[in-house]
Amino acid sequence: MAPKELNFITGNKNKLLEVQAILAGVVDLKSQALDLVEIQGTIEEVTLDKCKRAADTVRGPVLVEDTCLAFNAFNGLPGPYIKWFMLNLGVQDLHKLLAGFEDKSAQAICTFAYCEGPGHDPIIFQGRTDGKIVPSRGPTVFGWDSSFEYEGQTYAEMEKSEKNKVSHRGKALEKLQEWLKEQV
Ligand SMILES: O=c1nc[nH]c2c1ncn2[C@H]1C[C@H](O)[C@@H](COP(=O)(O)OP(=O)(O)OP(=O)(O)O)O1
Ligand SMILES: [Mg+2]
Repeated sequence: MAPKELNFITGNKNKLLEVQAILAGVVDLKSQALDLVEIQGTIEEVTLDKCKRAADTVRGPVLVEDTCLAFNAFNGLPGPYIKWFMLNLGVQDLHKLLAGFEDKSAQAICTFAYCEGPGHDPIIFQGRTDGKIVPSRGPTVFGWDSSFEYEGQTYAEMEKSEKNKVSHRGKALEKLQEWLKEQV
């Protein structure tokens, strides 16, 4: 059975705005702001654990998402730890991490997990977008948007709707929507 509504658990306003825009008219979206503990591990381990914690906390069905920024020169790091780099380094200096490397390529990775409630196994929907890390260009409203260039434009320089069409989050939510259609 397709869930009638999704309860997206996130502490990040900007994520919520994008998810609301992408899923508008597709499914009813509720949201609760919780700052969940995030473990160390692979992208999937971090997201599955986050989903289980969220389901235990709200005692019901939940959707969560974890976003990674993976530098190819770093074999995928910072990956799920990008949040801590953003908090302590900031977007203006992010590109300097790659100063000693020719390869500036990176992947933005968005991993959603949906779980029916405590004790249920979460399902994962992942989207990836290839880009490159550049000195910040455009509004610095959302995380590392101004430092991630996709086909000549940083995410921050794009219209919101344009970003959502090509973004890691947009692609992951396409998979979620396909799954919802199959759950009749
Ligand atoms: O599309 C994006 N464009 C630019 N920056 C982004 C994007 N999506 C997440 N971000 C930032 C937020 C945080 O610094 C890190 C991910 O960490 P992440 O744990 O997934 O997010 P969070 O803790 O802010 O919210 P949540 O409560 O859903 O875990 O990358
Ligand atoms: Mg987080």
